[in-house]
Amino acid sequence: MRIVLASKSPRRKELLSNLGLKFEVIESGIEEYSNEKHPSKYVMDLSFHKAMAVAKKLNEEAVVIGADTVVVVDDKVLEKPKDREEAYTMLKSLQGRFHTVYTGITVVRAQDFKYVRDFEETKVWIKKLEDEEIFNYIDTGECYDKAGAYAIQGFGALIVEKIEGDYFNVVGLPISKLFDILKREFGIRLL
Ligand SMILES: Cc1cn([C@H]2C[C@H](O)[C@@H](COP(=O)(O)OP(=O)(O)OP(=O)(O)O)O2)c(=O)[nH]c1=O
Repeated sequence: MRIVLASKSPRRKELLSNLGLKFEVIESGIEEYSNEKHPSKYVMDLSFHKAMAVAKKLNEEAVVIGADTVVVVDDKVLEKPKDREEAYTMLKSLQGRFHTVYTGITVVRAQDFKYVRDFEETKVWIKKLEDEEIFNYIDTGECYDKAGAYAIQGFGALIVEKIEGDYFNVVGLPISKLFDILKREFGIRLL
């Protein structure tokens, strides 16, 4: 079965590649917008739109995977920071406490549009940071295309003290959940 990742995120691509999986990447190109308010529904909805937009372009046997990640602190949803100032505000609000990372995932079968959507949440504790450390972290440049303005897989490893839940979910793709969905709902076995 052809497997398609509906994502421009190099991290999602790398996570799937690490599994030795044969797949291709087709970007959805959709505008990321949802009416859903609760973070778990919001990320599932966006992952659904990404996967479905790509599935509609295909008319052969294929399963399409879409995902969306946000960071939530005090009921505030943080996406990618626009600029240095916004990155600072986000990191300042995240330091010295837990926040939650939500990733929504949708798998769609292109032939009949059967789909399954789900989400995973991981709690992340970022240590207390001096303002100078926050600015120096921003200067690494890695925060701009990341929800919540940090990358746990990069220099962000220096500021994350502990996590509860799936690490890969924080990087943008809950691999273990994907394994279960492909096996249970689509008869595709990664092991
Ligand atoms: C919190 C965190 C997020 N991220 C990334 C994962 C996602 O790529 C990004 C959130 O943006 P998304 O909108 O979920 O994804 P994307 O725009 O990069 O790709 P696409 O919509 O085409 O699939 O933040 C990390 O890489 N590391 C982290 O520690």
